[in-house]
Amino acid sequence: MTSFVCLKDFENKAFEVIEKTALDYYRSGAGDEFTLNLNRKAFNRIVARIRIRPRCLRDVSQLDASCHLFGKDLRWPVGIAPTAMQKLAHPHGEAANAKAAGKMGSVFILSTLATMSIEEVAQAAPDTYKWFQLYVYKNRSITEELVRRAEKANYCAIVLTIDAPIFGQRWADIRNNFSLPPHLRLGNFVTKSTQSDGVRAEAGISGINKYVTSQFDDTLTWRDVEWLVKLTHLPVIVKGVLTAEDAIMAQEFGCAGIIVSNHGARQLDHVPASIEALPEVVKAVGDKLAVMLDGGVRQGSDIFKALALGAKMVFVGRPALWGLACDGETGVRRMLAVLKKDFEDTLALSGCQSLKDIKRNMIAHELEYAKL
Ligand SMILES: Cc1cc2nc3c(=O)[nH]c(=O)nc-3n(C[C@H](O)[C@H](O)[C@H](O)COP(=O)(O)O)c2cc1C
Ligand SMILES: CCCCCCC(=O)C(=O)O
Repeated sequence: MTSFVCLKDFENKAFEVIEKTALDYYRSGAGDEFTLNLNRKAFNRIVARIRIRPRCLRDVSQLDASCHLFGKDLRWPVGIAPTAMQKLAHPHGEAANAKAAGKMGSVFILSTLATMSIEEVAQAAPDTYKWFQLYVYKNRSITEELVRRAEKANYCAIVLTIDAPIFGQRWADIRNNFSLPPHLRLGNFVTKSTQSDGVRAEAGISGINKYVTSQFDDTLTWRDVEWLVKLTHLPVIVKGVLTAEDAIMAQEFGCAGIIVSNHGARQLDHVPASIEALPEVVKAVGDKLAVMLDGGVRQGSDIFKALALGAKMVFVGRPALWGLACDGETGVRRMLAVLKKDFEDTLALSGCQSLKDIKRNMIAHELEYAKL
């Protein structure tokens, strides 16, 4: 792993070591995976059409990649997105991922559907800056209890996922009859009626789809966001916004932040790549609340371009699973270190000493060069 130089190296190794059904669950997107491909291509085909305009002779000997968000200083603007069931990648699961994030100065977002509990992860990684991702259960007392447990265990924000009223059609999971293996449990519910036994497959419906359909509340509206904002003293961040209209709703209903995301292309296929949707969201609310992004971020120039387009921070989902599969906590740490070095090199070589130097005029569309 010490020879790995880019995130693709971690992905390639992970593809060799993760068992097929779990790999398909992690890897796949919804439908014919149009948006899954677009998430990456958008950085290469669309955003890569945006060139970085480097500045020279700007003394980059003392680089500072730190950022300030929700009252907290972070070493760099990259966090780990919530992904369910991390013990499928490595027996140390979410604890290893959270510890690695802490050591690399990244935020760690714990999924409601983790294979370890809110408290276990907090105990394993007490010094990591942690947020909790929330799915809303039909049974609101379960939802409220999750929020209270996250508050009590020192998670610093609630990330409400709003792009998942129902489960996206992931063909690979249906074909594989994807289920949580019997030795694993949904960590937050081991003693509750919401037993992880619900994550067992039936013919034609993956186990997780069956679980979600029976437990998650598909009646959610912005009124429920209002309910959550009132329920908790923590900042509420909505994850899954792809339009200016929803960004404005998030601001009006009291959210502290937005993650522009298409859920790693796992929900509605044929939506835009998150990087394509970012400019309209920033234009609508970028001066009023923290706009962040996930989806397809794989290298330093991706982070740089997202920040130049107005994101305050970005998150990686699958790369952390690949790092975890390669070598647990060490693998995730190494993956983050490779990404951080790549981002710092991008800063230095573009003449930026700190994030405040990444202004909109540091990028230009290729057409501007074509005019010359
Ligand atoms: C295997 C897997 C599980 C996920 N589980 C969750 C989840 O539990 N909650 C959630 O809000 N998003 C979940 N996501 C979406 C991620 O938080 C994130 O939006 C996405 O992975 C970012 O794209 P990337 O994987 O290209 O970095 C999941 C994504 C993957 C790949
Ligand atoms: C309604 C969607 C729930 C999906 C649960 C886990 C997840 O977010 C993912 O697999 O993606």
